[in-house]
Amino acid sequence: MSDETRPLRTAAVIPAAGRGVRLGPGAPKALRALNGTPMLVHAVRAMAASRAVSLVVVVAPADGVGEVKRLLDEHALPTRTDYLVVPGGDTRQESVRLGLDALPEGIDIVLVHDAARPLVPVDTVDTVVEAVRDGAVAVVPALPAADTVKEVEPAARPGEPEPVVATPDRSRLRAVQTPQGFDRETLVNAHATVAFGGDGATDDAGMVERLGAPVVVVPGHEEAFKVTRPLDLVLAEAVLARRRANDGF
Ligand SMILES: Nc1ccn([C@@H]2O[C@H](COP(=O)(O)OP(=O)(O)OP(=O)(O)O)[C@@H](O)[C@H]2O)c(=O)n1
Ligand SMILES: C[C@](O)(CO)[C@H](O)COP(=O)(O)O
Repeated sequence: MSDETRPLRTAAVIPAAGRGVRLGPGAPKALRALNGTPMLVHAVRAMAASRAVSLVVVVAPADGVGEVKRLLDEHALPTRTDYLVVPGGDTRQESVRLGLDALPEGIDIVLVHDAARPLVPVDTVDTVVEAVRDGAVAVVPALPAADTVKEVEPAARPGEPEPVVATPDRSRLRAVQTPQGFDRETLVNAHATVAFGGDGATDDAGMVERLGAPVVVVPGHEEAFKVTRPLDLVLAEAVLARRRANDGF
């Protein structure tokens, strides 16, 4: 098959090497259980649930590669998907780059998905993939901002009142989720040239924006929230309980 007629192949990179400091003491966040199953396994299943995804690259804590491989072997995962586990770095950016380095030839579209967003529905994953297949080079799922957002002058010392600088027009704000989807070459180029965090990019799409490439937003989903603080674990367990009830278990 010539390169022009070959169907586009999609891989998902799952950065899962964070410690989960904001969640409090315990195992690395991705390995903590939700309804008895590690958060990472939920996230891997969420990516592999999409028929478009043929490879999942898990970026594990550097000292936890063996444990993550064992977890993936122990849990039932779709067999049409291949899995790779690679060690992560000290920052999310470094972990994503290490995941990108592990991608084989022949992958055209890359999803980057936080292990910390274990419950994203497959329809959201497919919407992102479709938008990239339709020609967008960078796609982010997002929701309208639920709260009014203030820009402040950060306090010099913790606890001090912070002067408000501006109130952005909420109707133009979106709260960004993952999986974010990319043309592979564009994302690899962004990771090779843009400093994450240093100039304000806190997500992969932000790095692509700094290249000057267009980024588009598609509808996200409220169940794609990030497990960051202890209350998020309560919400995640509640979502899973609702799914079990709806599935008749
Ligand atoms: N060095 C790092 C840091 C983060 N991540 C991953 O990036 C995702 C989003 O990060 P976040 O939710 O902030 O996770 P943590 O960095 O673990 O959280 P915290 O800041 O509370 O420690 C998570 O899946 C996390 O595992 C990673 O792969 N490598
Ligand atoms: C990538 C992300 O999930 C998009 O909302 C977010 O930027 C990750 O931020 P964190 O501070 O590393 O949790």
